[in-house]
Amino acid sequence: MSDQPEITIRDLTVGYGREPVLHGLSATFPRGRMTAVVGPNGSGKSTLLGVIAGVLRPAAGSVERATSSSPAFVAQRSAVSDSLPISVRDTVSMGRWAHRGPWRRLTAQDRAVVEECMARLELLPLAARRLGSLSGGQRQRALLAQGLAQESELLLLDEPGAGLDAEARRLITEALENTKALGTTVVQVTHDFAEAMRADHCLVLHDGQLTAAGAPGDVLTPQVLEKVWGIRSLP
Ligand SMILES: Nc1ncnc2c1ncn2[C@@H]1O[C@H](COP(=O)(O)OP(=O)(O)OP(=O)(O)O)[C@@H](O)[C@H]1O
Repeated sequence: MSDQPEITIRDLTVGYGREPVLHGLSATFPRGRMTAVVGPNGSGKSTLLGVIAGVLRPAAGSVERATSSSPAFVAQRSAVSDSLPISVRDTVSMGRWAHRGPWRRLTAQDRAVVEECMARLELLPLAARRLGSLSGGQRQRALLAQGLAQESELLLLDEPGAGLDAEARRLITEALENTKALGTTVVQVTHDFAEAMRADHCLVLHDGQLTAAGAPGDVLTPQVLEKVWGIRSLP
């Protein structure tokens, strides 16, 4: 495991109103590795991801990054409206704006990255379809391809496999493994324990606090499962 953290969080407190959702949370995310963030509904996982992505401001504490590129953030719900007449290829191409700016023409290299990311998620047959006409799972793959196309040093994903069939989940797992192999730090929020067990590092959130952190096999112990989820063993 790389000793160097890509992200270091210190004493983070975040809330939406007066009540904090995360309370004095400190954690590190190893560089070039996959970290799974797990915890029950409402434990603060998406909030933590939003702070790392820079879309939420902490009330107190700090988030430090080792690298400077803006993170690629694949949120649970996309900001792209269904009514926009935007194709799957356009959606994935938007991932290159981080490099090119929205109004500059894509280079041949940009277009090659877009095609490659669509191919990895088996989106080429859907490339010309309107994003708004896709099924939930197809749309989720398109948004993930957009995140991959950004080629950021940090990829943040909020439940990328939620609601997807086994084949789509396999494609996503493979795509994330490939991305990690290229040196990207991947952080994914998940409710899928099998996915969490495949990660290099695991953070368990409970009621806005960090209950455990470390190798998944070391943190998803019967004691932690019982305390956090009220279950005795992994489902
Ligand atoms: N925009 C918001 N405004 C007010 N409260 C919010 C907002 N978003 C989340 N919360 C609250 O913050 C708490 C943590 O929510 P968060 O979405 O971070 O949890 P989560 O662990 O990602 O949950 P889930 O597994 O259900 O996605 C919850 O109590 C939630 O109601």
